[in-house]
Amino acid sequence: MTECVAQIVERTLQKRPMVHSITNNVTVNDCANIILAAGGSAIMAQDEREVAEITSRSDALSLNMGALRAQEAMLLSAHAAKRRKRPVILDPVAAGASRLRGEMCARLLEAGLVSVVRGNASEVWALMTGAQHTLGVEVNALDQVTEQNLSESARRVSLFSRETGAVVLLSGALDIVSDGKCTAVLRGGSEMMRRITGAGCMLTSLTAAYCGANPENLFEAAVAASGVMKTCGELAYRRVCEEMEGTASFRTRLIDAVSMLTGSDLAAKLRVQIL
Ligand SMILES: Nc1ncnc2c1ncn2[C@@H]1O[C@H](COP(=O)(O)OP(=O)(O)OP(=O)(O)O)[C@@H](O)[C@H]1O
Ligand SMILES: Cc1ncsc1CCO
Ligand SMILES: [Mg+2]
Repeated sequence: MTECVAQIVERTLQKRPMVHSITNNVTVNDCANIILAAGGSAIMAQDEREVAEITSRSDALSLNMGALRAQEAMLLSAHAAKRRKRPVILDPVAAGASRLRGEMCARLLEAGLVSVVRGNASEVWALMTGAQHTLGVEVNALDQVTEQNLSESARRVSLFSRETGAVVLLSGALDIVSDGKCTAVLRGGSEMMRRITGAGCMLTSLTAAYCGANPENLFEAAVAASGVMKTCGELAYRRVCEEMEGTASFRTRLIDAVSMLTGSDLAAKLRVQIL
């Protein structure tokens, strides 16, 4: 797995995948920058008159529900991606916070338009049960994956993957990645990742870049994205501690770390457990 993940990172730097994102206006710039840091190219477009064309020329599509608008554009793009066999990555931001968000995610999932779901625990559990788990974009503490509930959480993530046919990347203090057959757990990262907005959106964008360059290996690409973000979170945290800096610098250092990381750096640092 470690060797494969290192190759995914290197292949992304070589192939420069184009990622089309229809995303929120809060973290859009960080999403574009992390895609570039990983070696990809970014294009954000959401007018219905151009999205299908743009998706058709892209290597991956990222759909983020953060400040949900442009639903027709999302559907047009998702269908265009499916026709071209391009991966579609869904970030179900605050899926349990409103009916509109939950229904839009369900519509994409039920139509088989989603290749990878990347969300926090409250978002993934909300998609699975339809229940309202969180009012905002942040995880509800009661939903979080811990060492104590890890095996039950992993079982649920695997079940959700089989139900939807999508790879699922549930992030938090522990990340779980499953394709329904194989399930991986990644530890590490930094608590500071929760003190900036957009670490999750950036992880979704990174997943899209790695999937775009490695469409045959979506599970491994999602593990790569999780591993890179955990590793770079640690590197960025070390930098801000050394320099006595705060959260705004951490956000910059996180993108810096992704831009400097090679496949072999990742292979040396990656901590992944296959369940
Ligand atoms: N307590 C923690 N310790 C270490 N890493 C964490 C912790 N919480 C989150 N992370 C990491 O932060 C990144 C974002 O995950 P998170 O689950 O917080 O996304 P999110 O809730 O969708 O965030 P947002 O919507 O603000 O962008 C992931 O790489 C995850 O591994
Ligand atoms: C704060 C916020 N609101 C909608 S999207 C977003 C960014 C984190 O998901
Ligand atoms: Mg989020």
